[in-house]
Amino acid sequence: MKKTPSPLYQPSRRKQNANPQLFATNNDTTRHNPKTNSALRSFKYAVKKCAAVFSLFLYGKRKSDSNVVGSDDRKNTSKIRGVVSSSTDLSSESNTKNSSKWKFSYSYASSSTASGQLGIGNFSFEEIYKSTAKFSPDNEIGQGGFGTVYKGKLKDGSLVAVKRAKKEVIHNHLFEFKNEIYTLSQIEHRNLVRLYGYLEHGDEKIIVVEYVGNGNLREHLDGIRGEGLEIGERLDIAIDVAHAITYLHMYTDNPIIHRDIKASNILITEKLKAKVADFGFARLSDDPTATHISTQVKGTAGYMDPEYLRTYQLTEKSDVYSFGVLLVEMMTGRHPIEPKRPIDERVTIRWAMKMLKQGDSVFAMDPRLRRNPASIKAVKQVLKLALQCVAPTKQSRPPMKNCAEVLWEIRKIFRDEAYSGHLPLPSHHSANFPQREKNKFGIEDNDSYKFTSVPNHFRS
Ligand SMILES: Nc1ncnc2c1ncn2[C@@H]1O[C@H](COP(=O)(O)OP(=O)(O)OP(=O)(O)O)[C@@H](O)[C@H]1O
Repeated sequence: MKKTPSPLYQPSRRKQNANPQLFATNNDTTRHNPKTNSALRSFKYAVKKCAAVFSLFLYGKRKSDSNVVGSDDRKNTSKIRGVVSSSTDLSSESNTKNSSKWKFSYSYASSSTASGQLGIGNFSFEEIYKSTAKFSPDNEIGQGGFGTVYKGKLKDGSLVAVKRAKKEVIHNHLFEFKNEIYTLSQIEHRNLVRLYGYLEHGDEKIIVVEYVGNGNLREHLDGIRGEGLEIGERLDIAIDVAHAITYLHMYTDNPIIHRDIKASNILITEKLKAKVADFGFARLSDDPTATHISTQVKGTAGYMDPEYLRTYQLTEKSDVYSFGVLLVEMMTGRHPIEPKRPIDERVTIRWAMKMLKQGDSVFAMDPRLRRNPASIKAVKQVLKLALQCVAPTKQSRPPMKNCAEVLWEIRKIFRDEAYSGHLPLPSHHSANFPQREKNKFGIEDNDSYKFTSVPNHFRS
């Protein structure tokens, strides 16, 4: 039996080193704060602003220093260049019971050489170059919007993922690149991909992150990875993702909106745990009382909140919308947009929600999933939750924390029912799992799971 984690994993709350201005432009961070601002908050905000200006000053100074070092000091040319490492640490009495003073500290990498770490990891270009066998195509594990991802093996044998920015796009994506680095460097959660280091070397901009070795969720849903995810495993993954997003929204002092929740950004471990990756589009809000951030529209087609597209106002509920799309994707197996389908099926959430409302949610169920009363019920309940997540307005969508709790309950009911029916819990790792046969649709099945009424449109 799988171990049951607590309903909401609550990682230790990290101190904030927030300095989003370092990576923000003036015109895309107009914040609105309808709530009352106490003098205390204004003061705190002002101190933060000063810290940001101070850090920008130091950053600029440091950059010019590193350029000089990079060109003059031959000894250091093999080292990492271009530091993006500055932070503020601000806490107040309102946050800590016993503290009676504002605590403010500023720190940045103190190396006088041209090294460029964020305080996490300490990689040289040579080390990374060697770890990927000179960026060998054999070690390539993925291609993203602004670069290639390689698998690297460090000297001590540990594995890392190396994200190497494409030279031709780095100029356009520099903001996202640094934003991703900055955001990742602050957060720590078992369902979020960890940042190990960042380096610049000449034109090269490289981030080194935790290697997650079992592909991404979309590959699993497409059946090109693993042995196919059963409903219990999909629920586990959905809960992991919900915990990760809840953490971003709630467990940091400044909410972080991911902005690009999608199946290819959910990486899967060997034990089928999910880790949310790719914070390139994430935007930090440095004012926890702000209700939204006005910003440029970014994200991936099919997952994007229509209200955000209309108003350009980004809130945590935009992630909730994308999460709803992801839930539908996980239950149906379909991509959010399937252009080759009949017209009424092209937008998967619309089609799935229509099926749900008609009482036909079983027909929307991924044909790869085994049918039994418990799994059919779980799919229906997840689709109901998804329906709330993709509500047209943000007020009607549940907070991420609630989504995690609802999913937790759905999983509990599923497990109870699966057991009470004496059905073995589906697990690809269980040695005791009964032999499955392929049914006439090429889907592995077992008598006890057999679904007799397969709709016509699954027969093709
Ligand atoms: N930390 C990692 N460990 C293992 N594989 C990874 C890791 N990060 C990314 N990958 C693989 O590389 C692929 C590309 O990742 P990347 O984040 O660069 O782009 P993307 O999110 O797929 O696309 P885009 O950046 O355009 O939104 C991922 O889909 C995944 O399969």
